[in-house]
Amino acid sequence: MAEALETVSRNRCFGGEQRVYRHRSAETGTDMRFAAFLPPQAGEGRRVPVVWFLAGLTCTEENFTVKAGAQRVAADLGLMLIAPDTSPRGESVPDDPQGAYDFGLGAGFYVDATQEPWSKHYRMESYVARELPALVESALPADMGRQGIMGHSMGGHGAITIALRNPGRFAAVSAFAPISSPVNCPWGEKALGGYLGPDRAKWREHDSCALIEGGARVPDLMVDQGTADNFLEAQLKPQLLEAACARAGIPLTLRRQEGYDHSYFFIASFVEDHLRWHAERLRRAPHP
Ligand SMILES: N[C@@H](CCC(=O)N[C@@H](CSC=O)C(=O)NCC(=O)O)C(=O)O
Repeated sequence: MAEALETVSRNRCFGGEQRVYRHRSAETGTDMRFAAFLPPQAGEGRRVPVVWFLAGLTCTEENFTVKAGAQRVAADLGLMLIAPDTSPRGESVPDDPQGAYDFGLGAGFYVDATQEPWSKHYRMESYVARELPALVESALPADMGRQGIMGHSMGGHGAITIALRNPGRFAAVSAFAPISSPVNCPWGEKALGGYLGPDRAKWREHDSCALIEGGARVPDLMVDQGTADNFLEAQLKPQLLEAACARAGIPLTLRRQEGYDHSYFFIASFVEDHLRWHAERLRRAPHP
């Protein structure tokens, strides 16, 4: 499968390498790009733990890679970082009819669409949770027995729901300002309604709080949320996740960070804490 990957760029970085790859995706039916940071510990027969970063609305594989400043700590901790794109792209891929930023291109919401015209290409759950991991495992020195997942905003929703929907796969899960309950906010209602149709029961299969209420579990969870985030009250609602975790007995470390907004300056400020949280749990995870 490695030959399916085309290298877009390779840059030496903190003793490791920041790479960007392009490949043909069977799930989305498009070319997809993803970023991979390989720490210096990787290679020559040595596989390293992997941390996935799922980005938010309007992002590509580039935002986290160039703005979060995660590579220095990942190199220190020996973590591979994989950052996928947030939607299929290309001339054949439909977009929001009004060109809005919260649906369509850059807004795949990490679900497999069931509704026309989205269902042909918008298959981001299968892409991120199945196709891309298989490709990463075959082409890169990744230890798939030790995986963590984190994300921001729409990508925080993606990270938590994909972990909840794949029990046992991720030893560590964390998020920056996640959309805690898409069935209870305008971004989520628009996206899940568009991609999955009007049956709200289908939306709940991709809602962190509803999944937890239904019995899905992660070992524990870390969330950072800025108090000056302009999306906090209308879209993110961390209190819903807090209540769901409390009811389910899931240990949640929710840190309300005074004065921080929704930007990558916020992510860059706390990404080291998240990577250390992941590294500690991945160290304890069983080797394959
Ligand atoms: N452009 C929009 C706001 C879009 C935005 O803030 N996107 C965030 C993620 S929001 C939730 O998923 C983001 O990460 N943007 C990219 C970046 O590099 O900051 C608007 O105009 O309001």
